[in-house]
Amino acid sequence: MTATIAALSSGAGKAGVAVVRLSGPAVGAALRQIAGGAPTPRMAALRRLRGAAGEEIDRALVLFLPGPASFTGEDVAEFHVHGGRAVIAALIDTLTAIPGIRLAEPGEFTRRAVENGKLDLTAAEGIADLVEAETAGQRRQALRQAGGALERAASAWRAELTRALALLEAEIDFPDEEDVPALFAVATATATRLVGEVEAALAGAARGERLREGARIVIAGPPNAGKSTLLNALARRDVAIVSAIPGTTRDTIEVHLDLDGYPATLIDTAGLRQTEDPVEAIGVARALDRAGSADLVVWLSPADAPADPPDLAVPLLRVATKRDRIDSPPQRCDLAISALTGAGLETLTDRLAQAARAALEGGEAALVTRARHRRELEAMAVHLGRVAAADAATPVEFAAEDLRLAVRAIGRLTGSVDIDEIYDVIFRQFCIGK
Ligand SMILES: Nc1nc2c(ncn2[C@@H]2O[C@H](COP(=O)(O)OP(=O)(O)OP(=O)(O)O)[C@@H](O)[C@H]2O)c(=O)[nH]1
Ligand SMILES: [K+]
Ligand SMILES: [Mg+2]
Repeated sequence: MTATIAALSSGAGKAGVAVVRLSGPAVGAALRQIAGGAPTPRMAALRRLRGAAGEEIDRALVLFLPGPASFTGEDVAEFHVHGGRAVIAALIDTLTAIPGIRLAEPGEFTRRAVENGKLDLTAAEGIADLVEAETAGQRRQALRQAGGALERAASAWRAELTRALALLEAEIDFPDEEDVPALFAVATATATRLVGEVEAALAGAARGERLREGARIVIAGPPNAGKSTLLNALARRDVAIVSAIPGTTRDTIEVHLDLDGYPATLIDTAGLRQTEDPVEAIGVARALDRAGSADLVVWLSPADAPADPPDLAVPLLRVATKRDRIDSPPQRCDLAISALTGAGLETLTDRLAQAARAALEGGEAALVTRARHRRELEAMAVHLGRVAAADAATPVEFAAEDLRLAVRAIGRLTGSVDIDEIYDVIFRQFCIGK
């Protein structure tokens, strides 16, 4: 029999209210044992919860959501208890002592929802992203995904491909030489159109994936330029060590920023110079590596000792810092700041927000938000491309096989091809209680 699973679904730690969720066939029995019976479905009821020895655990709001009209598709109960550690521990211990009830694994509630057809895999990923979302843009993107944006596109593609495939299979089973060209024309026309749609979805993939992860902005420059001082000023806390000794920073140091609703990772790096110190040399190599894959490099050099950046194939903003040290206007820069006095920092923040927007705009509307989606759609495009290019010399069986493989790629995307490995990889990234 399916196990009934229990977990704390709200955040860990003390809170006013904590929500413990229970899903599976033993929900009714559990409600009888600890809450004096199941409340009216979908109505909140105030109940005394009792432990195994009959002692009171807490007074709680209890919800009974009978399947299949529940999040998981199974019978579900929710206990809204006072959010103290001892209350939560007592309730979870009592629940898991009931036969057939165990602790949920990470992501197991959502996994059951997918397995019971309540959500497809891409919508489940949207829910995970919604929990992780740190900025308004990420929240909107996750909500679209959780609402089934990619799921709807995928199921429309699947329906069309299945129709084209059925025509070709009829031709294989009941060959009639005269029909072949007409059926082939339908299949190639469908494939051609869908390749276009899939490629349009893939075109937005970079932005979609980037919005989930945030724009990468790297601060680079000569040693002692004031890079770490700037990172601390923008982060508004002491993240990196600052000192008058050149070569202070070795490892890259990252902070997350919300730039006008666009998420960004700001990365401080080791000062660029030739060095005999092997550890510092590793830091310099890392700095160049990060700078090379950034959405924007802030090239920082002191106003009183301007330095030129190395050749980089990424957008660059030249910033002169330590503006407080010179009287004349700084040379060879796009803007000047002083991390010490705060002068120019607002303008710099605006420029960073512009860069993040340029890198991420459109990511909200992107259908593809993960490398996993991109891989499956790329596979689909390859197979459809072959069908689109088929001609009279192409055996019908070959075209049919490519259509079948394209449908399979959609199945892996949406989770309708039941592949445990895929499920394991995806749901392990969820938190417990989700
Ligand atoms: N006058 C002035 N001094 C600054 C300013 N920004 C940083 N400094 C000083 O410059 C020195 C070096 O600052 P850091 O932030 O450690 O420089 P860095 O570029 O991170 O140095 P490395 O990590 O060693 O490459 C420190 O003594 C800072 O106090 C500024 O805007 N004005
Ligand atoms: K330094
Ligand atoms: Mg530093």
